[in-house]
Amino acid sequence: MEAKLFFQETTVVVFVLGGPGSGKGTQCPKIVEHFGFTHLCAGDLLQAEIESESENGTMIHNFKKEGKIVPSEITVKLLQQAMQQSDNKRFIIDGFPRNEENRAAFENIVGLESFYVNSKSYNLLLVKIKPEFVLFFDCPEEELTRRILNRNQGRVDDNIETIGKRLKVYFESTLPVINYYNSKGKVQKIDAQRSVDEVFEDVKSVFAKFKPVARVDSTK
Ligand SMILES: Nc1ncnc2c1ncn2[C@@H]1O[C@H](COP(=O)(O)OP(=O)(O)OP(=O)(O)O)[C@@H](O)[C@H]1O
Ligand SMILES: Nc1ccn([C@@H]2O[C@H](COP(=O)(O)O)[C@@H](O)[C@H]2O)c(=O)n1
Ligand SMILES: [Mg+2]
Repeated sequence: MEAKLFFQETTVVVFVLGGPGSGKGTQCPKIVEHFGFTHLCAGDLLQAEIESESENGTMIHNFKKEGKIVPSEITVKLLQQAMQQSDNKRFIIDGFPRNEENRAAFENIVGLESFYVNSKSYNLLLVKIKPEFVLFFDCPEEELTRRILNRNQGRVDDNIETIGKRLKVYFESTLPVINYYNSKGKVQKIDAQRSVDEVFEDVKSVFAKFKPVARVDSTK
């Protein structure tokens, strides 16, 4: 019998976690530029819902102001829509999963993947998307607070009262998720208390297995 060649397109997902102010939003655009990933920031997708005055906008705004985690069904739906609308197959998902509920909800997404048999395309394969790894920006609490108070981007949650609440949620709900992935050998921990460039040097090593995208030098 003739051997069949299977080629399955795989979706690569990397979760980017770390305390509020650890530098996720600073490093992710660099990963996009160097390694061709699409950056999906859960907090930004939720913020867009607030600004578009969608039916959940007010509720999301109140959760954000209190540093609370929005129900997973809302966040996962936004992430799923953004992934489906993208032509890319490589995603860095920033600020997600923030708690066990987020994690379980995402890991239950079943996606349709195309695959090929003898050059014919089929869209029948049901897959659950598992993160390739978790990029974890490790940074002490005092530095997180200092950075957020200096951020100056007009965020409703960048004030000393909400920062305390966000840090509590981070230690109580997000760290256990990081520990869960660590127990599975999936965490790439980066010392985030260094300069932006030094941190990115370590990030580059972690992403080394993904081919860097060709970059055009605009100065030439
Ligand atoms: N390595 C660094 N050294 C000093 N300042 C930094 C570093 N990385 C980021 N910052 C600054 O710290 C602030 C917070 O960074 P950033 O917005 O990237 O954090 P974040 O992890 O996305 O936070 P959040 O979870 O609140 O969205 C910004 O003002 C940013 O310019
Ligand atoms: N998975 C998530 C991510 C974010 N939120 C809410 O948005 C706030 C801001 O998030 P950043 O990642 O930009 O810091 C966050 O404090 C939560 O209120 C969420 O609910 N779930
Ligand atoms: Mg951010």
